[in-house]
Amino acid sequence: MHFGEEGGRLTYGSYLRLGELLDQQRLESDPPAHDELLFITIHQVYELWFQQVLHEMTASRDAMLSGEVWLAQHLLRRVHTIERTLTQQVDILETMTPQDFGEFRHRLSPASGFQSVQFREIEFLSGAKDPSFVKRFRGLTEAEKARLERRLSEPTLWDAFLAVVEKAGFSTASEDDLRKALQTVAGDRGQHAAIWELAEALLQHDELAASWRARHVVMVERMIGTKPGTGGSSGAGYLRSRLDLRYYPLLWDLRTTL
Ligand code: HEM
Ligand SMILES: N[C@@H](CC(=O)c1ccccc1NC=O)C(=O)O
Repeated sequence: MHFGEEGGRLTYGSYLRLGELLDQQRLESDPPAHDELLFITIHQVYELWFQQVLHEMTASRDAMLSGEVWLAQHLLRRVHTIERTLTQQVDILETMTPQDFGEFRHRLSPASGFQSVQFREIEFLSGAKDPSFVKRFRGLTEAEKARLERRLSEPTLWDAFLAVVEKAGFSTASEDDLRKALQTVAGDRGQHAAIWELAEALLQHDELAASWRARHVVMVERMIGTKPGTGGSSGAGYLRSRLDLRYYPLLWDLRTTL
């Protein structure tokens, strides 16, 4: 008997369901275009990481709502490391040339990353709730619609952060009160270390999300120039309009006064 093969017990392949997983990369191109496997693989890897990011963000939000501030920022730091990888791995896709992308791009319409439900869930849970996306989505399944509606209805990371600030004795009743609270926290990190660290972890998440958007649009310009997108947008022009999105404007404004 060899190591790890005692009959019927868990194996690496059965535990990770590799039989199913590695059979889910189905090409649209026929004859098969060499680079389409890379295109599918990177998107499926993104969606697995998006699932992980949602798992950590949801737990971080819940930790804040239950006053577990250390755990909340600990989980956000894990999100930061995943987000850095998400930006870094665009390099892998850029080993594909526009000519080779063009071998199968025409088979993709109207599919687009614009339809990434988990990407929108991350935006909503971060604090950028935008019900218009749910209406604008074509081809949403009922389950996907339910996921987005749930994210629109549940507390965001920002809502949970405000609960932490309030629990520490600050008023968050108005934007002005909140700005004052953030000034006090920033002005005395000794006294308010935990809240400062949490605010910094939220800002870092915001910055890394902005970094991904910037990396994505430059890659898009390299791949399709100014062509319109398969999702029906103007393409890079639309993506550039999303670069200014910020989840936590008050945390960015605070920098102006420090
Ligand atoms: C050849 C590579 C890629 C090209 C040319 C490309 C192009 C585009 C374009 C033109 C859009 C705007 C919507 C549309 O009209 O389609 C878009 C949106 C988007 N793409 Fe990509 N993309 C590429 C790779 C990726 C990858 C690998 C991901 C990873 C998940 C991704 C995620 C997204 C997301 C989330 C959006 C929506 C962004 C927003 O609405 O703010 N894209 N992409
Ligand atoms: N929107 C891209 C096509 C594309 O990249 C794509 C197509 C299907 C599924 C995901 C995609 N990724 C991002 O949009 C384009 O216009 O070339």
